[in-house]
Parts: sequence; C-alpha cells; structure tokens
Amino acid sequence: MSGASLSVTGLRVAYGRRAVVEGLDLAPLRPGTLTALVGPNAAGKSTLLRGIAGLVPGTRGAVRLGERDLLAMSIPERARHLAYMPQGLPGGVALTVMETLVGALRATPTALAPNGAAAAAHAVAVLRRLGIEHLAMRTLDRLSGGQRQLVGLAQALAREPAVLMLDEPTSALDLRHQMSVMALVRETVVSRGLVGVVVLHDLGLAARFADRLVALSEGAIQADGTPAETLTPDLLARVYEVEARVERCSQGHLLVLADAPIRGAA
Ligand SMILES: Nc1ncnc2c1ncn2[C@@H]1O[C@H](COP(=O)(O)OP(=O)(O)OP(=O)(O)O)[C@@H](O)[C@H]1O
Repeated sequence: MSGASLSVTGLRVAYGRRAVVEGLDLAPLRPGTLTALVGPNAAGKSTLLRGIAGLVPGTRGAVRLGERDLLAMSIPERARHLAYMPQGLPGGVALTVMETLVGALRATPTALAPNGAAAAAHAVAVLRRLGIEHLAMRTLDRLSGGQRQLVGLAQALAREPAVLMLDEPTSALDLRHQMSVMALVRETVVSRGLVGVVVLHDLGLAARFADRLVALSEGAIQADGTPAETLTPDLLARVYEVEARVERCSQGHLLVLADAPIRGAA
C-alpha cells in the first residue's frame, strides 16, 4: 500500500496542436478511495486518463503520486505504480489469457508475483476473483466482448498498482457483471489503499460505488464532490443537456431519471 495521494496540476493534454485538456487541476485523489469520472461523449474523459497515465506524447503539467513525478518516469517505472485499462482490448490477439497475464506480470513484477511460478499462481488467483478462471487457456481472439473486458480488468488488478485507472470497465458487461465488477473494484481499492479512478457512463453505478464524482465537459471540470453533491438536476442540464430528476430508491441509492433532452441544445 503506497498511502500516497495522486495530484494533478496544470495538466495539458493535446493531440497535435489541439488541446483537449488545458490547465486542469484536480484536488488530490486519496488512497483507498474510488473516483468516477463522468461526462458526455467527447468530454475528454479518456484523454484525461491517458494524459495522467503518460500515454499522450507532449502532455505537460504535473502528475504526482506523493512526492514522485509520474510523468517524469520511464514507461516501465511508471507501470510499477500505475495501471491503466483502456476502453477496449485488442481483439485479434492469439495469446491465451494466462499468457497475457503472466507476460504483464513479468514486465512489471510485483511483491506478490516476483517470478515465474509465483506469477502464474497470482494470475490464477486474480482470474478466480473475477470468476473467469475457466477462461485461462482460451485465446483472446475467441472471447466475447464482455469476457475480453474482464480479462483487461484482470491484467490491471494483477499488477497491484498504487493507482488503478479503468476506462469504462463495465461497458460490455451484463447487469450481474456490472454489479460484481464494480463491487470488486471498490473492495480492492478500499482494502489495498489504491487510488482508484473509473470512467463510467452509468451515473447510477457511479453514485453507488464511487466515493467521489468528477464531472467533465469540454475538457474542464464542471463539478467535483460526493455523488450526492455532484449529481443535481442543474449539473445534468449543464453538462448532459437533459432535463432530469435525481431521486433515491427504496434502498437509499441515488437514481438519475432523465426525462427529456433540453430543446435547442446541440
Ligand atoms: N487519438 C486522438 N487523436 C485526435 N483526437 C482525439 C484522439 N482521441 C480523442 N480525440 C478527441 O478528443 C476529444 C475527447 O475525446 P475523449 O475520447 O477523451 O472523450 P471521452 O469523454 O472519453 O468520450 P466518450 O465518452 O465518447 O468515450 C474528442 O473531440 C475526440 O475527437
């Protein structure tokens, strides 16, 4: 457990000359907490995550884990601290699930999986936690979209990073898996003291599992707080351009009920 917060200041992430994120500051993301990054399509959520993960060339600003400057690190060094799961895993890969997991662990050995045999045992344990140990010997190109997403999550979790960043980890999953994956991500983040960030479109899932919601549009933060503070009809109108109600269900969970797109909005 690192016990260090992740802080982002003055971040600029651009594709060529076009800055998608400019001068972005994020209040420290604390270890043991899960933050959901939400916002409409093309808001810059993936770009922000990829920028923080050091995956967009030319990214400027500071991304610090405690005192360490993540952007100044080499890629292998950064990979020891931060795992980033992209929106989609490549489909045409003929390696088995186990081979991809053990390969990822060999590239970035962890305290739990320092060598070959231990890496394989650790990989199996992670697959079991996700309920997909039966896929261990299947090749990635023979998996469904949802199964591939679970394998991507296994790769990120197996590396035991201090910072876990997941881009839409539930987009291809059925209802049961959405719940079980978010519960597992939350449990892992809290019990191991990780800094967890997930991009989610499902605001109900975000409100239920995240400690903090950051709403982004046009590359800028529009709201940042607890789910109850952040999810308001005003925010939903400004950021998503919908008329919406925020209510609580009989079990006390926040529900967003979108009634209609706001007329005249793009
Ligand atoms: N590789 C890229 N090269 C150039 N422009 C890009 C690239 N990736 C994203 N963009 C642009 O950056 C902007 C933000 O895209 P991004 O993927 O970060 O949004 P997002 O909030 O994750 O969207 P979504 O919810 O649709 O996945 C968009 O205008 C998009 O067209």
